This record gives sequence, structure tokens and C-alpha cells, in this order.
Amino acid sequence: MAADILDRIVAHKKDEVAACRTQTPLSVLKDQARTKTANRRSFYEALARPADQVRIIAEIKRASPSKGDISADLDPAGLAQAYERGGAAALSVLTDRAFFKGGPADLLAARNACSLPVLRKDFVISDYQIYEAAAWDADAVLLIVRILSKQQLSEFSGLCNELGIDALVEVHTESDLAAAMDVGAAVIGINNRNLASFDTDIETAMSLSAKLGAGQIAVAASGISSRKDIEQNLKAGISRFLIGESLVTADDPEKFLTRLIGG
Ligand SMILES: O=P(O)(O)OC[C@@H](O)[C@@H](O)c1c[nH]c2ccccc12
Repeated sequence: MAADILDRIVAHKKDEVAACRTQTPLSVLKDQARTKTANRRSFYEALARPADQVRIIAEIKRASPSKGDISADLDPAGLAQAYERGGAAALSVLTDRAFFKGGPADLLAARNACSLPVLRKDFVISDYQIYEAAAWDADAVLLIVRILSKQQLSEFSGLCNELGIDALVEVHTESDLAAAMDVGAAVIGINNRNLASFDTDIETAMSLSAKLGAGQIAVAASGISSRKDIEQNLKAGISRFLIGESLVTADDPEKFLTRLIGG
């Protein structure tokens, strides 16, 4: 059953984009996107430095297909501020409504409440969604290698550059990683979770990160829930993380984040 979830999500995204286009034509979105470039916060810089410290992208996620409701009525603004106080490098906000109960309003509320760069976390299958992200003031978008052709990956990376928005290129396998390297991805998210089966194995990022080139930033994503997980990754040379569920469900997300970062 889990195996076709990714296909369902992608099919849904295509319908969603088609519907959005009829409401807001691409030309209008393009104009909006171009007026936002001056407001951008650098997602890349936030992750690049300081090199010797743990850097965490803290996620705002209400629900997911694998877990159901996680924290369906969370307060995105309050959580963004707690994450910022706890030392987050950046935020990730789910903007998919159908499967994750998120939306653009969450992204806006979170970004307006803090000074951190914000990643639009969604299933990007069209350039339209990248213009949308830029128009909403997002600082970065997720590009999932598994759901894109080589040509789309290359086109979408180029468009991100053009719009001054960063891309977090998500991989799960060696061949995904090769495709990410081919487009010169600077920030590579290694998802420990297989998006089709939901199996999560935190060894995935540790073993794949060894294959990254110099100057590429590895971000271990999914299934990180303790300082012990972080320390294990640090030994493997990974010091950047994308963390959702364990932060969203923590009694005190600020304190928990501080503890994860250590030092
Ligand atoms: O909640 P977790 O296990 O800490 O995982 C966060 C993040 O990695 C996960 O939400 C994620 C990674 N890649 C995705 C792609 C789409 C949606 C969600 C994701």
C-alpha cells in the first residue's frame, strides 16, 4: 500500500498545479516572484557556517502520510520563534495540504515570525511551484531527485539560480546522488526514509555522505531523534540535519534543539 503513495502524491501535485494555474497565471506569479528577490535570506550560508558546529534545519510538519497526525494544530509562528531561540540554522515548512496538512499560510506565518531562511517543503514537479515559492518569499525549495527526470532536475536547478532561491536536492540512493552531482547541487539532503516504503534507516545518510564532493553540504534528513543520533552522524562526518517529528512533538522544542546541537 505504501508503495504507491509517492505516485499518488505526484499525481495529486499535477492536478493541484493545473488548478492553481487557472487561478494565478504563471505570468502573474513571475512578476510577484521577481519583486521578492531583495527580501531573500541565504539558506546556503545558514548551513555553510560555522563549519565546526552542528547546524539544524528545523521542520514545521503537522502530519505525514507515514505517521498520520503529528501535531495537527501546531502554531507555526510560535514554533518558528522557539526554533530560532533554540539555535536552528533554518526552517523547513511543509506546504502540501492534502498529505501533510500544511500550506503557504504556515510558511508565511513562520517566516514572518523569525529571521531564519525558510525552505518550502513540498513535492516540486513543475517550474510553477518554484515561482510560487519565490512569490511566497521562501528562501529555498526541495527538489526530490526520485520524482524528477534528469532534464527537470537540471531545468529546476537553473531556475532556482535565476530566481536567487537555494535548492535542497534530496537523494536516497547512489544513483540519485549521481544525478544531484550532475546538476552541481550545493546542498544535498540525504533522506534516511524511503519515500515509497517509509522505511527509515539512519545509516543511509552516513554511508552515502562519503560519496559527496568537496564543497557540497550533506544534510541528513529523517529519523533523527536524539543527541546520540547526532553524535553517530558526526563521527561519519555529517553535521547538518533536517529534523521534523522529534522537534514538533518535543515538550519544549527550544530546549530539545539546544540539546541536539550540543556544545
Ligand atoms: O520527521 P523526520 O523523521 O525528522 O523527517 C523530517 C524530514 O526529513 C521529512 O519530513 C522529509 C524528508 N523528505 C521529505 C520529502 C517530502 C516530505 C517530507 C520529507
